Amino acid sequence: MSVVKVGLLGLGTVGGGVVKTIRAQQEKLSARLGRRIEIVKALVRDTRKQRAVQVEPSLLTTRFADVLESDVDIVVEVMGGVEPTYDYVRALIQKGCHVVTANKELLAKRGAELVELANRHGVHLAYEASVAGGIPILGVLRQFLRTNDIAEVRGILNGTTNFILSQMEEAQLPYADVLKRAQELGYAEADPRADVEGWDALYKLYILAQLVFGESLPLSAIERQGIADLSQGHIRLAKELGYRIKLLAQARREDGGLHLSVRPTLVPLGHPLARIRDAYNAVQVEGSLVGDLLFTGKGAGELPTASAVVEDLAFLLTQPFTPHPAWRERPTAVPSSRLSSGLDFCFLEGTEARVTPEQVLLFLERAGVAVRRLTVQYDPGSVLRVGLLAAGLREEHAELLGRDFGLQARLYPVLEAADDRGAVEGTVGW
Ligand SMILES: NC(=O)C1=CN([C@@H]2O[C@H](COP(=O)(O)OP(=O)(O)OC[C@H]3O[C@@H](n4cnc5c(N)ncnc54)[C@H](OP(=O)(O)O)[C@@H]3O)[C@@H](O)[C@H]2O)C=CC1
Ligand SMILES: N[C@@H](CC=O)C(=O)O
Repeated sequence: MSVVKVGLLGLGTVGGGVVKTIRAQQEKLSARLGRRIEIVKALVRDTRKQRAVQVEPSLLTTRFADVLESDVDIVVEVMGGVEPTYDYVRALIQKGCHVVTANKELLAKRGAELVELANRHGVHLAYEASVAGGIPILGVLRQFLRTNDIAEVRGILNGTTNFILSQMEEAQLPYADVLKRAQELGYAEADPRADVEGWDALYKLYILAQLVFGESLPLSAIERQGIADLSQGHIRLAKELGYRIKLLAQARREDGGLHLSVRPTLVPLGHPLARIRDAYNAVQVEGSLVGDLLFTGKGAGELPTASAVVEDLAFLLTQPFTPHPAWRERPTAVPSSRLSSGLDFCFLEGTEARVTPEQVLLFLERAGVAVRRLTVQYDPGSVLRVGLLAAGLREEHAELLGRDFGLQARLYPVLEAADDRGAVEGTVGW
């Protein structure tokens, strides 16, 4: 049986998973491809490092030239980052090598050039693992939703932050402890700020927009807010009002323009996205013909991600090359009123608050803000926390509330109104 020579750039969490998967599924893969997959080189930073997967020491190298010169048919790029990765991938494509990558940052920052280069050299550039880990969403969008018009795609695209938010709520664990656990489990990026500050979800949303709309916004035009400021207080108060906070990525085509955002968003407890727990991801698409679709599965971790990488690898070995549609960018966003319910959640917190609920309500009423619901947590002598849902809230209101009443204020969008009783309630104990 002939052999497909595969090179790896990176042998960390995902690279290790790819090696394990190819070994475990070799028979099945060979039967499907009529060829054996053989890993011939793996680029790493440190060849002496203890690894989760054992490989022949002679396979490991710290020199990219060893991979380039080893006559590989396909390279799996799972080292991450943009530099020097972009230069390596470029050189491989120019040599006629197919590339499978899980690197969303690379794609979001240099994808347009790589797609164009791969087209020019007639090689596959496959990246199923770059969005939503093990969920085969890109293949579905590319192959099975081409006739539908899609105006909006939204989802939970980062496993680390979803794991953090779930564990903070369910196990009442502090943010820092859960983040550490996400790193131990291999969910987090090498620099976890990419996860918690919303960058990782933003890169994935950019890629999704390219597939769904045939264009995206420049990264700098995508609204982004991370989860690092969220506390158990936020989570508890949102829940009392009937919501769960999720880091939600949303892309909408509206009036010929695009709007993309990644923000912690209040999702009604009964909404399917509110039920996506731990490192699971979800992508929701509304097709003009098929209606509402929800895809869910593990969005991070060794084997779910390796599954997407190896499926890509096997797929491209059985498919003739077809050019990839060019990636385009539209320079500016159109403001969208339809991405949220028009309600916002305002979270107020302070140790020395100089205010009563009536004063807050009066202030907001005078400012033309319609408060729909309000909840308060206050043990005398400790921190005062207020959560309110209102229509017409703006950042400036939050700032004034903070300044005038000694409360720190933050605003978050609300996806849809939850079982809203329209009443101001829960002012007990203040
Ligand atoms: N972890 C996950 O759940 C998912 C990750 N991804 C993406 O997959 C990619 C890999 O992630 P992951 O496996 O978690 O990352 P790891 O940090 O676990 O692994 C990175 C690997 O790349 C090697 N490497 C990094 N930089 C260099 C360099 N400059 N030269 C040579 N080797 C280098 C490292 O070598 P050494 O081992 O010697 O340090 C390591 O083996 C990233 O793009 C990530 O965003 C995508 C989906 C899910
Ligand atoms: N750090 C990422 C890994 C997968 O893309 C995440 O947590 O989702």
